Amino acid sequence: MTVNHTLSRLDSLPSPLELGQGARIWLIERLLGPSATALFNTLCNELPWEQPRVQVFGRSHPVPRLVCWLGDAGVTYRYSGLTHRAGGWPDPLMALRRAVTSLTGLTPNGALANLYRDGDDTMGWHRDNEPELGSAPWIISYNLGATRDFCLRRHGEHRQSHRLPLSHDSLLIMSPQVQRFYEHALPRRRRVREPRVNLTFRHIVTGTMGVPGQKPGAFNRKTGSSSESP
Ligand SMILES: O=C(O)CCC(=O)C(=O)O
Ligand SMILES: [Fe+2]
Repeated sequence: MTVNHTLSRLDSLPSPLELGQGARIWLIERLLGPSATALFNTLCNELPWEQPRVQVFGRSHPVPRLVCWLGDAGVTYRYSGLTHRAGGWPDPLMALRRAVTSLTGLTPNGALANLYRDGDDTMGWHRDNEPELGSAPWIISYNLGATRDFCLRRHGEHRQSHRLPLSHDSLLIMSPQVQRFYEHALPRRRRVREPRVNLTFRHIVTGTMGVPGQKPGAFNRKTGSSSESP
């Protein structure tokens, strides 16, 4: 995936949400059409989902969602103290990956899949800005299943600034400046009873990355903050 600050193909998309200082978010709805439902069922049922455990203040907790690392064969990703190696893109994801590339001009080499079993599953405030993602990481996030609120706040502030309900078959594209100036989270929504799958397409520059939002050896908000009780 190219890590330029501008991407020529994005010019043909509807206008982005302008967050300032080059931070832009594009939201595209109904990306795949009817085939999205079959993809959702396949991913829920067939991906090798795991629930890693993380250490929070010396105690081990399961992360509040299921996860799976996917990507080009050999691209590795580090979470829960273990290195996970992608074994190649599963066939059911090929059409989606092609759609991402033709829409954006980016060719991701990895994707983190998250399965939120219901509204109790969450992801805490974090930025996807690991060194392994390069200096200007584009993050492309695809959503299936239940609609969930994707929340943003300025880095360093507590107050939420934006709430984007992400519906089934929607694609969210974040410019690199979003990771620089904003944090994002997927908060608990107790009324949501249905599952949701999210795939964040990424480009791993060095071949290995840590848990997004986690500096090596540091407390990880994404998997263990108080905003995300395990
Ligand atoms: O589930 C979502 O919409 C967000 C996922 C996310 O932020 C991540 O995987 O880094
Ligand atoms: Fe993220």
